Amino acid sequence: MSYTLQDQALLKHSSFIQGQFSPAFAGHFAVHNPADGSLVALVAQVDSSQVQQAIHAADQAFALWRETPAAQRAALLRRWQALMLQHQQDLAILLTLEQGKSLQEATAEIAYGASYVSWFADEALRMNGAVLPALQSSQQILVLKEPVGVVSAITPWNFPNAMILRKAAAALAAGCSFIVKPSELTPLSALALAELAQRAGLPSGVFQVLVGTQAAMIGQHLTSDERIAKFSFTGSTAVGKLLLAQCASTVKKVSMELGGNAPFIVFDDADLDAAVKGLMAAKFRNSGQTCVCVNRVLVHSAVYESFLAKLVKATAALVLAPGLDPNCQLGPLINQAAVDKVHRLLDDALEQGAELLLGGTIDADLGPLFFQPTILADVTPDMAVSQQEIFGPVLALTVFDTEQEAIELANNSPTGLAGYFYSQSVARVFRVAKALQLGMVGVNEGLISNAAAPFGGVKESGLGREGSVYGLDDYCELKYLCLGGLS
Ligand SMILES: NC(=O)c1ccc[n+]([C@@H]2O[C@H](COP(=O)([O-])OP(=O)(O)OC[C@H]3O[C@@H](n4cnc5c(N)ncnc54)[C@H](O)[C@@H]3O)[C@@H](O)[C@H]2O)c1
Ligand SMILES: O=C[C@H](O)CS(=O)(=O)O
Repeated sequence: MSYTLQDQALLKHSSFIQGQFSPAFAGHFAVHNPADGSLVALVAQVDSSQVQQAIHAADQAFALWRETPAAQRAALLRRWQALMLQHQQDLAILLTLEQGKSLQEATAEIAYGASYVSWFADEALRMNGAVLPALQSSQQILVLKEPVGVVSAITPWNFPNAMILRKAAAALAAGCSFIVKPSELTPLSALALAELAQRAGLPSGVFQVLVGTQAAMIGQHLTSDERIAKFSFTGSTAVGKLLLAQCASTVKKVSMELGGNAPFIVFDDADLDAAVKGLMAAKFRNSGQTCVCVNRVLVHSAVYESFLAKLVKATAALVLAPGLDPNCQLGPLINQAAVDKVHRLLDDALEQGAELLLGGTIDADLGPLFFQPTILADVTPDMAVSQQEIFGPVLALTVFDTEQEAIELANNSPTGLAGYFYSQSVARVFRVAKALQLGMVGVNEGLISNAAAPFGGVKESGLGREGSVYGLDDYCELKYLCLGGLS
């Protein structure tokens, strides 16, 4: 499938530093299309001196950006958002080319990312402090809400637009300057956002993008430089723990959006058609490569056979195709390592007694990264497929008999990001929702991510929340003023 960008200037090939796209002399790295392995772009590697230049520029920019009136910050954010929607098709094509998801999902991601910019443009106008009653008549308490400072961020490949904007929008709205290192697998979406930021008139140094394969080198700067006040990470729990430790030396404020292991519980009083519809959405979005994708499907024994029949029929109907194919519902996985991981998890489960009901390997006619939609039955909690994030189009089914058993199975994970359950009993809805150790719970709903909701997890799924009325606070500090001598 071919493509043509309407605005070729959105395809950038080097880091965006201090208002300029700056190729260093540190070589290049390749961006490949997961659908066919073809070369999409060669991108200049950022070097250490450029990272330092970006941090200096962000530090300088913060001093001015923090004093920019909130209404002006909001207006610039809205101009940026408008350009994203004006160029939505080109941004979606670039995203599909480097990440592989269907053009329909990529187009939706552009709108999703832009919705955070719109949301936080509004929140900028409500960055309110407080006047509080003092305990002494001679005093008055004032609380100022101030931007935390220079923010650095590192983001993943699975949502190369929205995971950046979910952070940058809040940071810029609060008056912070922002430096991001996107995944080396998907730099083009971030660089296109930088181009549009420049066109929107965001001042030099307020939004910067560092691209390169030397993630550890870049990350060391972004987690340990004392000019950076806050570090915000989205990615795997393993890398998150490493970077969290690196932030300790300068006691940075941190946000961590990490891995998940989402349970999906079908109770005996569930609407089975709704449950199948919700599971298809919560499992197969981005070919299963989202942090909130269902990892463990727990089905009550009384409804298992009828639910399974509906689920097999719906799963078998999914169209596996390259992302630019208009019929695509499932695209390729990001790379061979992702395919190998899914194979390892399947092999382990089958060796331990699981039953393969559908799929189970790649569609060689399409290419080595096209993993078939797969259903495993008779999965147990001690199989690796129950314990690790699958990050692929595999449904792992386990049967349960009681509500308490379902809750214990669902909570049997060191992570706690998202989970889902279907029941038509109000009493059960509140019992189970309160018992689940998760940051986000879909109740009779499979699609729960939006800018109005506080996105984040508990346990080893992270720290802090992104989006919603709570999201700005992660980029602010409270300053307490005590006014004395007033009596
Ligand atoms: N909770 C959320 O909101 C959320 C959202 C999307 C993805 N994720 C998680 O992200 C993971 C998939 O994304 P991924 O494969 O890109 O994750 P990853 O942790 O491998 O990489 C994430 C980012 O960290 C960088 N990185 C890796 N090692 C580093 C190091 N030593 N120093 C500095 N940076 C380093 C990578 O270059 C990339 O930019 C999954 O676990 C998924 O659950 C979570
Ligand atoms: O991969 C995790 C992202 O947060 C996906 S989404 O926010 O649910 O779209």
